[in-house]
Amino acid sequence: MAKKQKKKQPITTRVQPTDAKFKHSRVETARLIRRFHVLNKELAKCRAEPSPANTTYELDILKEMEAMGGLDWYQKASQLGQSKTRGGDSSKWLIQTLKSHCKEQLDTSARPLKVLDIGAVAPDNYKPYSSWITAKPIDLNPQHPDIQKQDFLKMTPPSTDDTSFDIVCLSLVINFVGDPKDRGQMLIHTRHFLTSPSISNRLHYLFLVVPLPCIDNSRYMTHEHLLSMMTSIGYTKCIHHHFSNKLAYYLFELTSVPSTKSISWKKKILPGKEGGGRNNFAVVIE
Ligand SMILES: C[S@@+](CC[C@H](N)C(=O)[O-])C[C@H]1O[C@@H](n2cnc3c(N)ncnc32)[C@H](O)[C@@H]1O
Repeated sequence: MAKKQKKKQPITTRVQPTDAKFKHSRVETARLIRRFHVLNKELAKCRAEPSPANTTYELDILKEMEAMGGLDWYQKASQLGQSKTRGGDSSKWLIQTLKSHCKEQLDTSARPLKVLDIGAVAPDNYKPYSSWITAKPIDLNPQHPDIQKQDFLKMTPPSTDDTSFDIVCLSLVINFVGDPKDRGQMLIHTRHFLTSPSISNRLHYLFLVVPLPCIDNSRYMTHEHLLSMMTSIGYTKCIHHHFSNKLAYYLFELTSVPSTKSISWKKKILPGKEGGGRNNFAVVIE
């Protein structure tokens, strides 16, 4: 059941009508993006536990999202966040890491590398590297005709090695997904889009980016916890990771594809993370 405290004041009363239009101010955009994330999580909670109260709450949430401009607004705001003047998109870190940490593997792998860019708000993140990378951008709500409309959670995995990918990118996507179980499913599902780890002339990488507070200020997640969870589903090797001021970047390698039937990662407060002032970012596998 969603928190009662949030129901005391209807969410819609906290929105100013002027917020409906897209704003280019960095502070305002960041504030609205954070608010959109909160609403998205609340929406997932309501949908996970249907009840008359949650149905009413869900309508309030949807109204507020609509007043902000909906997913379409959110996408445009994310695109703005990716613009070069604001630091660019996370693909740059991936490219640098491939060049610095995977030179040997790159030398022996089939070209071009196939990249599945999940939750792509721009179609051309990998265009500068088109001589050695081909990317397939997908998104729930594409902002460009070259981005395929697709819910990754419902996406059918490739049936042949030729159509499988070398790298799956989840950059700032799992934190957007409201339900911790869906986040876990998303990570597990990525494995089916890579070739078998035994194929030596292909890469088997997952590029994961989340906001830094998801790792360093959550009750339910730490760097070590993430590594253990990833290891349990077959991503046993963290090739490289990096924490910038705002983001946590990870490049994982899939080394086996264990069955997840008996794997269980519940939402439970981690030792030393009991205090207040932390966020509730969690990934659940069960
Ligand atoms: C913050 S944007 C990420 C933008 C970009 N990847 C980046 O690194 O800046 C999150 C995107 O994930 C997309 N998304 C969330 N769940 C998804 C799903 N199940 N399948 C495909 N895209 C999804 C949303 O539509 C949204 O455009």
